[in-house]
Amino acid sequence: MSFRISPDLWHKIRHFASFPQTGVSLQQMVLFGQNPSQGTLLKAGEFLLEELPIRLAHRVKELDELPHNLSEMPSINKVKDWYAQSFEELISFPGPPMDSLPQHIRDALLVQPPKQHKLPESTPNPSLAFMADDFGSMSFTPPKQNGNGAQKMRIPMERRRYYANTSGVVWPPEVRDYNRRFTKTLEAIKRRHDPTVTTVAQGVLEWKRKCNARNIDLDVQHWLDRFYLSRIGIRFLIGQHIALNTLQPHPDYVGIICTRSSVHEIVHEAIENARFVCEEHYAMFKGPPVQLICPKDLHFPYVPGHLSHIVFELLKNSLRAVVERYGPDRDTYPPIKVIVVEGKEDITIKISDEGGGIPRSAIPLIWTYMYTTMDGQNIDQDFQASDFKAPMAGFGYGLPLSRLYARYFGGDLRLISMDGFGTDVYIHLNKLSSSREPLQ
Ligand SMILES: Nc1ncnc2c1ncn2[C@@H]1O[C@H](COP(=O)(O)OP(=O)(O)OP(=O)(O)O)[C@@H](O)[C@H]1O
Repeated sequence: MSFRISPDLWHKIRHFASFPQTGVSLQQMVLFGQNPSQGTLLKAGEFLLEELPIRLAHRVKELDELPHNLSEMPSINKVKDWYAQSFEELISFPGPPMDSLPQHIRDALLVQPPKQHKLPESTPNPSLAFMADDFGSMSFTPPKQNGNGAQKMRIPMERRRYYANTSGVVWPPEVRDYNRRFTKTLEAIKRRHDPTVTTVAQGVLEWKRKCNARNIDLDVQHWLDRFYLSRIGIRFLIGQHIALNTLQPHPDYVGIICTRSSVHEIVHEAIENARFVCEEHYAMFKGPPVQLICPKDLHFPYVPGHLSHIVFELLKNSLRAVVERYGPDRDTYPPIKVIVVEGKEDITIKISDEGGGIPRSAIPLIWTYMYTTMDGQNIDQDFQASDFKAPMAGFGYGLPLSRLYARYFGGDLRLISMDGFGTDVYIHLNKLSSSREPLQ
């Protein structure tokens, strides 16, 4: 049965959407999730129970207020209902069973954190500067204000008290049980939202067909950027909590964050995967070669899944450009070069191909969703894949989504093309990991 947003639920959604979201940094998440106990997991859950409904409420409201009648598209409505349903499940999830816990457990949960356990301050995400420029012209999202016209204040992450005294505390089964139930709820929510990217893309296609539009307007483009960026953040928080609760401890991992992500390993694997997809797609025996120049001992804290997603998408683009320029029947191709360098602030990955580049007139389009030069762009009406399977190309989402992943933790993605020769793409990853999510 499909979910309906009742007037009462709308009222709650508007209330939660009037609060600003609280951005976290990678560094804070590492410290927050280190050596978890059932007590600290419970406190981490408390943060999510407060933060996630606010983030979801912002999105429901925005999906409802989209310009150009986009919010009337069936697929957009479907996504809005998913967000509202998850919002409702979270706000009706009961708080921890404090009354039934023994006094010493309540004390351990309510204790103030000692100085050394304070979270370090996060810094503004450098991407916000670009995005503020981009979003400056948007008119359909009113600033979040309360009745007096002032933005409601929330406590920044570093001043929150999500801490539990774990030394010598034996956590009772009620706490473990509570954590387990909350994790299950989060798993169900995460699964519900798996097809969001494709369903929103479907909604935009429905709208393009209805209006006979060739390209999407700038305001829709900016909304998609914000929406997908917010999705990355929500899934990061949920994925992190599930991992902390369900995975065996590993010395290099805090949840889904690898504190010693090996750039060489991640990029090498992405190269193998992209070449495999390319060879399958073009039915080739051997795809273009990819040279990797990267120090083997380069490690930094990151979410490996994010980095492999970015590199894989960019390599697919380069491989496709090279194969299409020279044809799939060649014995040799000019190699694609991947060079990784560590600087003071950034780790930069440059991917250079000789695939002929991109005409300058097309450069502004490549960052727009749904721009692709692949034929047969179509998302099936009944598309039910859990997320993007790995096609060679075709949705026009590779570049804009990869840039969002890079920006999420304070990095960036740039592309420079030499029309007639090839393309260089630079992935900048922020090594300092103190910048907070660029939430809008
Ligand atoms: N390295 C490159 N060389 C030449 N053209 C490129 C390169 N990278 C991207 N492009 C062009 O930009 C377009 C958009 O790329 P993008 O990665 O966003 O989408 P896509 O590859 O078409 O589809 P998908 O969503 O499956 O990634 C491509 O269709 C291609 O025309």
